[in-house]
Amino acid sequence: MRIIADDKIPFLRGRMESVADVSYVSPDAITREMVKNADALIVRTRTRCGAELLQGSSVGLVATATIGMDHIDLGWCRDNGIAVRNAARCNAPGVAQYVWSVLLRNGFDPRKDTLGVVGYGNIGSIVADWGNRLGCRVLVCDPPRKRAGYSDVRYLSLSQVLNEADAVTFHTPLTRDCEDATFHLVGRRELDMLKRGAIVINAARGEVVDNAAWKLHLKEGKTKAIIDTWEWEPNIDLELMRLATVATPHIAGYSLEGKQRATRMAIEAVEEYFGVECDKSGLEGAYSGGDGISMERICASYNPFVDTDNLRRTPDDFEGLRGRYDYRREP
Ligand SMILES: O=C(O)[C@H](O)[C@H](O)COP(=O)(O)O
Repeated sequence: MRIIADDKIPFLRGRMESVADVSYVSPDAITREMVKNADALIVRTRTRCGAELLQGSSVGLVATATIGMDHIDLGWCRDNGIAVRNAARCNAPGVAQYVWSVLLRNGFDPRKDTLGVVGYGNIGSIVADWGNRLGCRVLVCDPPRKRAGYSDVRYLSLSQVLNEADAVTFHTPLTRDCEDATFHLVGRRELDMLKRGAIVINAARGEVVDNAAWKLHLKEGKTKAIIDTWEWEPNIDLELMRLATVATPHIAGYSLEGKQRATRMAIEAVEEYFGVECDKSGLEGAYSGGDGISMERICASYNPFVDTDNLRRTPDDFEGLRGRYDYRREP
């Protein structure tokens, strides 16, 4: 078996070599020629997987060591018999740590203020759960779940959440051309619905918030922006970066445990698809928890201003900052 793996996926080397010939390759060097005779690809968000890369190849499995799958043309893969697996939930606690850490360090008081969570999937539900544990009033918006009849929480409309919340955090996947498409879900009209002084967090995908509209809105000084995911990464809008209160290089989910879970899930996808067994020893298992979460523990575990300073100092090194990131521990 031949596997091509992104060389920036940590904790992966040496674990599949007993069953496969594995090549670790920089994402920009993963080409059509290279994958032609491969059986599986293990990628991150930096490899676009669709016809351009995979047409005519022998790849049967694409495993992405990420939650997001917008870099994968799911329809094309399905139509061409290529199985796709992601690492659902892997870094959800890391993102919750990021969100709550930036909120608490920016004057948000969970005992008095209201948090809006848009997208109640793997990540949004954990962010909301930590909010409940901290005594916060949490408003949730997730139109697909509402339509599907879920009654686990009260689902509100986006405008209700934008109007009422003191902070709004987005945890939707990036989707286009479909019902509930999230591309530019938030533009000028939606930003104008926010309360004065509200905090807006985008740690989902850059394109969920229209960055040009966000920049114009921020210039009026009425709200605060916390931006981890950007349109046009890695070539981010430098003016928007300066206007943001917290600006980080798409590292919200970069916890040590989250990266280990992602690697474990990618290996499990290979094991299941090819009926083999690999070495998963020492890799973090599924997240089960929130017990003992407190404001003190969250604040002590992560300071987003360090990452903000680093990005402001070297914005052109967006990918380098991610590649060399010192993974933090979850609280
Ligand atoms: O989709 C995800 O899992 C996250 O956006 C993740 O943090 C991206 O990770 P990367 O592609 O840099 O490994």
